Amino acid sequence: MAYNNIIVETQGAVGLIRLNRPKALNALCQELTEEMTVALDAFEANDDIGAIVITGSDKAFAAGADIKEMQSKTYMDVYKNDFITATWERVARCRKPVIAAVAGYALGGGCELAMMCDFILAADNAQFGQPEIKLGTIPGAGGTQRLTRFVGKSKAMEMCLTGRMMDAEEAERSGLVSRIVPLDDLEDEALKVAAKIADLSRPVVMMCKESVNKAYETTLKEGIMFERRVFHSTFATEDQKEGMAAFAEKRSAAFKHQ
Ligand SMILES: CC(C)=CC(=O)SCCNC(=O)CCNC(=O)[C@H](O)C(C)(C)COP(=O)(O)OP(=O)(O)OC[C@H]1O[C@@H](n2cnc3c(N)ncnc32)[C@H](O)[C@@H]1OP(=O)(O)O
Repeated sequence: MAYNNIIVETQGAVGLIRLNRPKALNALCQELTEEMTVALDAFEANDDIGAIVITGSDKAFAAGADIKEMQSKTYMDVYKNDFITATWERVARCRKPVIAAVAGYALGGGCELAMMCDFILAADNAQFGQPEIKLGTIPGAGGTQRLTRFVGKSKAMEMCLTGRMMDAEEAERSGLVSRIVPLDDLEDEALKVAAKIADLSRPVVMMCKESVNKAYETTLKEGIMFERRVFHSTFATEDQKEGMAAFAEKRSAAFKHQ
């Protein structure tokens, strides 16, 4: 498949999606989000891929949904086509781990896209924000919900109501990003972390991801019960036997992803 707005590569067991609309600061037009869906489908179907990295350019991860494409849409257009969530949610539905490597602007839909990933590595120049209010609208791909869960009500409310941007330091302090990396090292570091995850047992990694995500969607009691059941089910995998045998035998584990 030829892509017009993204570059898709594989590096060993890692799939890399680079948003590539530099003139529009990677604004997320319909075609780009559809291409991302195709790339994610392909990576999910590929047994050789164990983790995925989504990144942008040094200046912009993504400056949001494409305002020029969106500006003349009517209520009926957006309602009937379930505008934004229909294609975008593909990232959130991905069963394999997805890391967002964010440099520069991650605004509006760009911030929402990063938050749909499993964790965010931020370059020291990263800037996060939900500026939709300045356009006379509100976040529409999970911004009011996910940002609030990441950084708490007060900061999320301030950011959504004013459109203020948050720099990388503040984003790390508030729990939005897992770590800050120097800009020049961002992509290598994201690929290195993704490769480490891809070396681990794929089914167990997926179970772990499901279990952490459950924490967002249920009570503590039910989440702990869910975790217990999933933990028990890892004992049905060959990889749990291999992982524990390797520890006891003082050697590296050779997971078969079974
Ligand atoms: C509504 C929902 C659900 C979600 C959304 O995401 S709405 C969009 C939210 N994002 C924004 O409001 C950010 C818009 N962009 C900016 O404020 C600025 O571009 C900037 C602060 C990120 C960067 O400013 P800078 O002066 O460095 O660069 P510009 O000259 O403004 O931009 C370069 C080039 O990119 C085009 N651009 C930027 N963002 C978008 C966008 N979200 N949609 C479409 N196009 C965008 C910008 O128009 C310019 O292109 P032209 O020179 O051809 O006009």
